[in-house]
Amino acid sequence: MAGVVGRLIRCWCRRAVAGRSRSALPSGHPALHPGCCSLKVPALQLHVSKTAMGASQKDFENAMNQVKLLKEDPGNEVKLKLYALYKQATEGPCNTPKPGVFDLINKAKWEAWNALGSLPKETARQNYVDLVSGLSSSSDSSSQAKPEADRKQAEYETVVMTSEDGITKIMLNRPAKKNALTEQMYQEIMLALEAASKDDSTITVLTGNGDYYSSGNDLTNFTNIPPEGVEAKAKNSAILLRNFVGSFIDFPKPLVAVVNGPAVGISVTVLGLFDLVYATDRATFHTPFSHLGQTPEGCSSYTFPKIMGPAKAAEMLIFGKKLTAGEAYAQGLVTEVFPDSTFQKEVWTRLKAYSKLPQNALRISKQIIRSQEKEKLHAVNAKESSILQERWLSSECMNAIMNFFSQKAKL
Ligand SMILES: CCCCCCCCCCC/C=C/C(=O)SCCNC(=O)CCNC(=O)[C@H](O)C(C)(C)COP(=O)(O)OP(=O)(O)OC[C@H]1O[C@@H](n2cnc3c(N)ncnc32)[C@H](O)[C@@H]1OP(=O)(O)O
Repeated sequence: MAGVVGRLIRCWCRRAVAGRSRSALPSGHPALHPGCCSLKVPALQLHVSKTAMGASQKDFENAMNQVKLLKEDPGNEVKLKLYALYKQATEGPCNTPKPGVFDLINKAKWEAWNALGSLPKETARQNYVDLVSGLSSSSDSSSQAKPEADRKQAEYETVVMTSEDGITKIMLNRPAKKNALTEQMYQEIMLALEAASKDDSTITVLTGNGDYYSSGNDLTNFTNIPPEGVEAKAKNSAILLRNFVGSFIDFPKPLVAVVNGPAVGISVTVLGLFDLVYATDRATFHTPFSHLGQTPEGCSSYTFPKIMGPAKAAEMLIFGKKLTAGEAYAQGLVTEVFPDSTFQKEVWTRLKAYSKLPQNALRISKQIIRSQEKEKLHAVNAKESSILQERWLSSECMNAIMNFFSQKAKL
């Protein structure tokens, strides 16, 4: 732990240090989906179709609709190819600047498209149509093979994603570290949310493994400073934060937090973007931003005053008051509190009943409620992220982080 403190001191006192940059994600990172990524972008070897004159626009549009009807997840590489071919067919060769190193999702999208080089639009269109027709025929033949309950979800390293009974569950899976959120975990939660938004489940649940829901941002995130220096780190982290919170703002299905224990920081603030928050009576809700030299995020600077009134919001977000589950319920942040002994049983019985409700009615009802403020929420998210980008460079923030690790070092 002392090494961490040393690294922090070196990094933040000199403000630009060639730190040991941890590869953000291991190679072979799982779970691609139309918009997402792995660090290893597969070589997109495409044949030039026999009828290189290209499919008609009608065929192309039909193929696009066909993709939405696929019963089987075609797998990561195929979805990335579909994304790249679609862009090439509609916009031609890649014409946008390469995203930053931490913006993994947009970087993989960019690389897949860029890999197509100057492939003509007509050829890209034909390849898209060919690819989809191949998928459709194989999907029809194999989809009966897997009953829904057995369908495995994508493999992640820091979260466990399962789907059955109409519910997709995303479980934070770093119990030894109180489910503290590493940069990889932020990315994997975004990937999982994207996959959940497109699967055939009705409801999506976020919960924690172990005795904590989540202890918020993993403070070691402050230690792996890339060669580009601390300002670049803060800039990329602000992008990561904005994308992460944006995934919750835009999530289209009913989103439920099953708060299985204490929750800290960002795991508390994004609760204002959930549709239901069920908590065990063991849970606590703590947002120690000022103690950490930081400021509110997760749109809480807007949602919390709306939910609980400005005074109670200030007590939490400015002064860091930790709430019990009962207090969080009384202040409107939590929908219902359950005795810990019956929490899981009661909550899952309830959610299974909800998941039998008409899927589209649930989704459209959520949309009506949330769409009225979506633009405002994205603006708040952008503001909070840019303010935090500055705060992370402040001595107040660095001293607070060093104190955390120094205390650990003493143990
Ligand atoms: C340049 C910036 C980079 C940021 C990149 C991401 C961008 C998004 C940022 C979003 C902004 C979010 C802000 C927040 O979430 S602020 C809140 C941050 N969280 C905390 O401050 C909590 C810190 N942890 C604690 O106070 C205690 O651990 C806790 C009260 C949670 C539990 O205490 P307890 O004594 O019960 O257990 P331990 O402390 O022994 O914990 C067990 C081990 O887990 C490690 N741990 C726990 N929480 C964290 C954490 N948040 N970060 C890192 N490590 C954590 C703890 O150190 C123990 O590890 P060891 O067993 O190895 O000692």
